[in-house]
Amino acid sequence: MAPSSMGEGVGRSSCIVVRGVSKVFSGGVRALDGVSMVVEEGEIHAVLGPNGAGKTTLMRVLTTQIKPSSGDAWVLGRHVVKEAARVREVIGYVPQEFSVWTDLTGYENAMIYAKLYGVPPSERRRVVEDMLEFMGLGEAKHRLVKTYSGGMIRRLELGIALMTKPRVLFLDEPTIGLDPRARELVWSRILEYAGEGGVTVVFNTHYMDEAERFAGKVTVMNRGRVIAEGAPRELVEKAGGGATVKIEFDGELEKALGALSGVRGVEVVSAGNPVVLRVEDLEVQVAGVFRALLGNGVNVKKVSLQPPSLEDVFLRLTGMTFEEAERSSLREVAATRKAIGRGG
Ligand SMILES: Nc1ncnc2c1ncn2[C@@H]1O[C@H](COP(=O)(O)OP(=O)(O)OP(=O)(O)O)[C@@H](O)[C@H]1O
Repeated sequence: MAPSSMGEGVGRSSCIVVRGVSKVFSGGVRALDGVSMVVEEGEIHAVLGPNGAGKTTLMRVLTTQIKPSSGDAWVLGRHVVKEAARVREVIGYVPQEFSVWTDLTGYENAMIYAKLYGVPPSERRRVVEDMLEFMGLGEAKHRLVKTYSGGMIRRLELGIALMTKPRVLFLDEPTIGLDPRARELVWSRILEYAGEGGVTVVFNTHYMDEAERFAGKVTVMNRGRVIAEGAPRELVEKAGGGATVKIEFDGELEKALGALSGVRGVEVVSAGNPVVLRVEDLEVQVAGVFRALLGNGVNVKKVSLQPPSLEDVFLRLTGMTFEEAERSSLREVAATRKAIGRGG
C-alpha cells in the first residue's frame, strides 16, 4: 500500500508514484524538470515524447540506476533512493541499448543472467529453457547472438528481464529500429506476460501508434516536463480532435488557397500541392472543403485523411511537431556541449 508521504490523490493501487522529480546532469542539462506522475497497478503505461524529452532519464531514476537531483519516487511503495535494493527485487528492465553479449549464444546469455539474478542453480536450466520457448527462440538458442535478427535480440533481452517474474516491467523503446512484423512479435510477448495478471508495464516510446495501440494511459513529455497525461483517446478528444487532410489537385495553388480561405474551421498547414489542412471536425468540414474546391474549378486528384492522433495533441500543446521538437532538443544539447567546452 502507498505510504502516506506519497501525498494526496494517490490510490491504494498505485504502482508508481513520482513527485516533483528533477535531474540536472553535470554540465547543466536539466533532463527532468519537476516531473510528477502516477501509474496504477496492472496498467500498461506509455511515456511518449520526442528524443531528448527525458524519458530514459526518468526510467533510469525509477529503476534506481541514477538518483534524482530533487523530488521523490516510489515503485510499489518502495522509495527509489532510500529503498533501492527493495525496488530492484520487484522490477525488470530492458534498456534501449544492447544488454546481451553477441559472441555468446542466446542460451549462454540467459544462463549468465539467471545466475546474476539469483535464480537457484537447480532451477536455472528449466527457467532458461522455458523462457527461450516462450520467446520463440527455442530453435535458435544455441546460435551465437550475433547471428540473430534485431527482433530476436529484443525478444531475448525481454525474456531475460522476465525470468525473475517481475511485477513491474520497464521497457525503454522496446521496438526501436524493428520492422513491423518483429514489432508485433515483441508486443505479443509483452502483452501475454502482462495478461498473466497484476503486472505493470511502463514503456518509453516515440512511436505514437505504439502508445495509442498498447497503452491504457500515456504520459506525454517534452523538454523534461509532463505536458499531458491520460488515456490516448481522452487526450486526443481533449485536444479538440482535429484531423489532417492532404489533397492533391489539378490547377493553380493560388486558386485552391483562395477557395479554402472561405471554409470555416480549416487551417492550411502546408501551402503546396498536395495542400495539407487541419480541420477541426473531419465529418463536418471535409464536405465544405470539397464543395469550395470544386466550386472554384479546382480539380481534386487524390485525398488522404489522417484521423486525430497523439501527434495532434503534441502539436496543439507545444506548437511543434515531434520532429521539430527533436531537432530543437539536439540544437540545445550542441549549444550546452559548446558552452562547457565539449562541443564537437
Ligand atoms: N549522463 C548524461 N549527462 C548529460 N546529459 C545527459 C545525460 N543523459 C541524458 N542527458 C541529456 O538529457 C536530456 C534527456 O535525455 P533522455 O535520454 O532522458 O531523453 P529521451 O527522451 O529518453 O530521448 P532518447 O530516446 O533520445 O534517449 C537530453 O538532452 C540528453 O542529452
